[in-house]
Amino acid sequence: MDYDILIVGSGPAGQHAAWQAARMGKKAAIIERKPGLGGAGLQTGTIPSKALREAAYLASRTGTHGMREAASKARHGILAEAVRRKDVVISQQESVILKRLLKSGVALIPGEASFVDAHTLEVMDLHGGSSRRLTAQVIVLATGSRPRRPSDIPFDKQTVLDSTSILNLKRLPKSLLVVGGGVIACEFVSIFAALGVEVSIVDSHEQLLAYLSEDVVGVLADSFDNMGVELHMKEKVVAIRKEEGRILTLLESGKKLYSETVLYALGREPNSQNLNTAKAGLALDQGWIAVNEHFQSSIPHIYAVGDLIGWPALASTAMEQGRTAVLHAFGKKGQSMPENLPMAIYAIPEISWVGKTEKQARKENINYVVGRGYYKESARGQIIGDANGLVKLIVDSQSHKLIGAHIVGEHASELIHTGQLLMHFGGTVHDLVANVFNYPTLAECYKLAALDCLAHLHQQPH
Ligand SMILES: Cc1cc2nc3c(=O)[nH]c(=O)nc-3n(C[C@H](O)[C@H](O)[C@H](O)COP(=O)(O)OP(=O)(O)OC[C@H]3O[C@@H](n4cnc5c(N)ncnc54)[C@H](O)[C@@H]3O)c2cc1C
Ligand SMILES: NC(=O)c1ccc[n+]([C@@H]2O[C@H](COP(=O)([O-])OP(=O)(O)OC[C@H]3O[C@@H](n4cnc5c(N)ncnc54)[C@H](O)[C@@H]3O)[C@@H](O)[C@H]2O)c1
Repeated sequence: MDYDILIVGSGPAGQHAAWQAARMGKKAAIIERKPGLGGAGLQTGTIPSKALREAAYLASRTGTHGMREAASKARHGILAEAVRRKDVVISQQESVILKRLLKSGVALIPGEASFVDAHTLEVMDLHGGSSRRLTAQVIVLATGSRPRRPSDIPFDKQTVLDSTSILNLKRLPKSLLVVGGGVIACEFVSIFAALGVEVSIVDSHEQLLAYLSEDVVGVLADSFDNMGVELHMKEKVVAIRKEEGRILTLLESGKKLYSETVLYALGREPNSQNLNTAKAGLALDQGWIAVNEHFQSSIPHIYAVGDLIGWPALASTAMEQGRTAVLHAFGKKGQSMPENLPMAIYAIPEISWVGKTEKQARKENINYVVGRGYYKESARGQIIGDANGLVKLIVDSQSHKLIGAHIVGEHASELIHTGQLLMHFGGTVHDLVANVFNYPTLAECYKLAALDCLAHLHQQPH
């Protein structure tokens, strides 16, 4: 065999699989078809969108009405600066990843991989046209996903956009209509509304981010309202057409919406079409690869990780899946993914959560109480001027253990890890009350929420 392990794809899943294999002393290589390393995680998804969000957020904090009142020249300048900063972050992060992989001894092989048989990959050089065959004891598929682009939507990278092409806009449009009320939609609505673009959303659900609770999403909806975002809820898009320099979005209800640009953000599709999985005896499930809890496919030495296996389809979980798969492949059998995965939506404001929602707790017949700690009650919340932030805890009434934490407000994505670790170690609401938090901090809201939980627990019949 040429390698102990061949990994297809250099996104977060592939990188962390390769790094783990190298740390175990294995001869490892990553095959990547794109010129840049890092996949959607670094090049077209997570990092560029977060870098743009940061720039837009900072810009929106200047003046009472943020960027909406700024002259259009200033706003275009801010987009140019935001895009420049995003590109700098990508190249810096790419060099960190490259150094880490090369220092660990991971080989980087350019080209597109496809199966010849269950242990052999053909690697096609997409520029030169030449190819070579490589064999390995273990193969990890980490080829990720791409935006879902139905054929009847006239995508053109300039006016009808997906989450990749919107990152490369050269000038700010006057208006943007976002189709979808999911994560990508809420993040880009935040970015463009903060930059002063007239933004509207169409979503088929009654509420944005329909799986989250109303009180948490309500804070986001208020922020969107303040930024002038127009919501078209419980509406379905039936057609998108280009019409004389503008885009017409036609809704099932008969409404016609016109905008300069449209972002279509209705989910993603797996990158499996060129892998030739049938040659390895591997069946696809609508393009996705089914795996067991160790990330093994139906062929035991072929693993699949990251977006290619579907939910939760996050860079954060992809990294750990890559690591866990490699540990299993080389004999460390006790590894599994943690039960409670933190989630974060980098909207303005951020939303982050871990564990159960109230809806899930009710479905599982768990008796629970809810406690809330508001940012405005903490000195730090006042100092940073976030009056709407909220830490919401869900606590099991019998065991007093934390079963869910939901945060909306500044730094929610960082703050959530306190709740996550408490849940991991089976901690109770009393652990939060009995601990000292730095002062002034937003983390104190955990203690405020925990005290609120205690008050509700005391009110419950024994
Ligand atoms: C706009 C946006 C924002 C996001 N924000 C976040 C966030 O804030 N936090 C978060 O955790 N997640 C976020 N995500 C999700 C995250 O980007 C993905 O979950 C993550 O990148 C998946 O990692 P992966 O390694 O599975 O695949 P990818 O990152 O997609 O990488 C796959 C790689 O495989 C390569 N490849 C594919 N086929 C082949 C082949 N046959 N041969 C060789 N190479 C191949 C591709 O070129 C690509 O480089 C976001 C996604 C998007 C689109
Ligand atoms: N902060 C983050 O972690 C982050 C940010 C952006 C993207 N992502 C990842 O990217 C993925 C894709 O994001 P997204 O916003 O496109 O997906 P999403 O699943 O969050 O939202 C998509 C929305 O479109 C609807 N939808 C999906 N497929 C549809 C279809 N065929 N027809 C009609 N409606 C449909 C869904 O009901 C949902 O409301 C996410 O699942 C997530 O894993 C993560």
